[in-house]
Amino acid sequence: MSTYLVTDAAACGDRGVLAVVAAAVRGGATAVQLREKTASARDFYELAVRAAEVVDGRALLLIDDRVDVCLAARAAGARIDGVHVGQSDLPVEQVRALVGPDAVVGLTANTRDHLREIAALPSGTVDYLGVGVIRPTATKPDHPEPLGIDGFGALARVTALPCVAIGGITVADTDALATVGAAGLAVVSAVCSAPDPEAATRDLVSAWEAAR
Ligand SMILES: Cc1ncc(COP(=O)(O)OP(=O)(O)O)c(N)n1
Ligand SMILES: Cc1nc(C(=O)O)sc1CCOP(=O)(O)O
Ligand SMILES: [Mg+2]
Repeated sequence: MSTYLVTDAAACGDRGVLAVVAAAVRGGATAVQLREKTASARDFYELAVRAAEVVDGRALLLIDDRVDVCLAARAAGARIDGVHVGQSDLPVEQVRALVGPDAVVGLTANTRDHLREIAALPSGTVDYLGVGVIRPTATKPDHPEPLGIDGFGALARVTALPCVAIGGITVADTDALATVGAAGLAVVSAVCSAPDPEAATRDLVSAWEAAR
């Protein structure tokens, strides 16, 4: 989870999502989440199958929101490691029941109430939390109130689950987020909008390794 790419087709531009995923994995990304908010089920499924070929087990490969896409791609033999869901997506206990005990399940949490609810779930329901936004970001126009680095740290301290920071993060945030307990950094623009996504990922990986 330490260097976690979340894709955005618009930010990837003409290069396409798969080229950016390939570059990020070459650069050392440890996790990739395919996030497609407007794709049809069929297009998302086909992207997932092709991304699994590109990633080829070198990073975790997760699907945002769409448990059906995750299950369908897995049923076709694609190596999809799991799903990331938010507070308005399917209930995470049902998600766990659908994907099975071996899949990775991530959940968004950004308030103490979320953490209280998560603490009450059966053990093994959730593998990690996505916690943000750290600062405002145009990538997610409906983002919640920014937490800042200290707000992130305050939440990360009161849960036993690994917390991945997300939202407006750049490589310059690595030290501070590692210091307050981040298990990793999730980025969209810092990699998808970079002129060289492989180099941008490598910079994040190096900064993380230096910080921890
Ligand atoms: C790693 C990570 N953290 C948080 C999110 C946000 O998920 P969600 O709240 O479901 O919002 P959308 O991404 O679906 O708009 C995430 N995708 N990944
Ligand atoms: C997909 C997503 N989820 C967020 C959350 O806080 O839950 S912020 C976000 C987008 C992050 O994009 P960027 O790295 O370009 O700021
Ligand atoms: Mg979601």
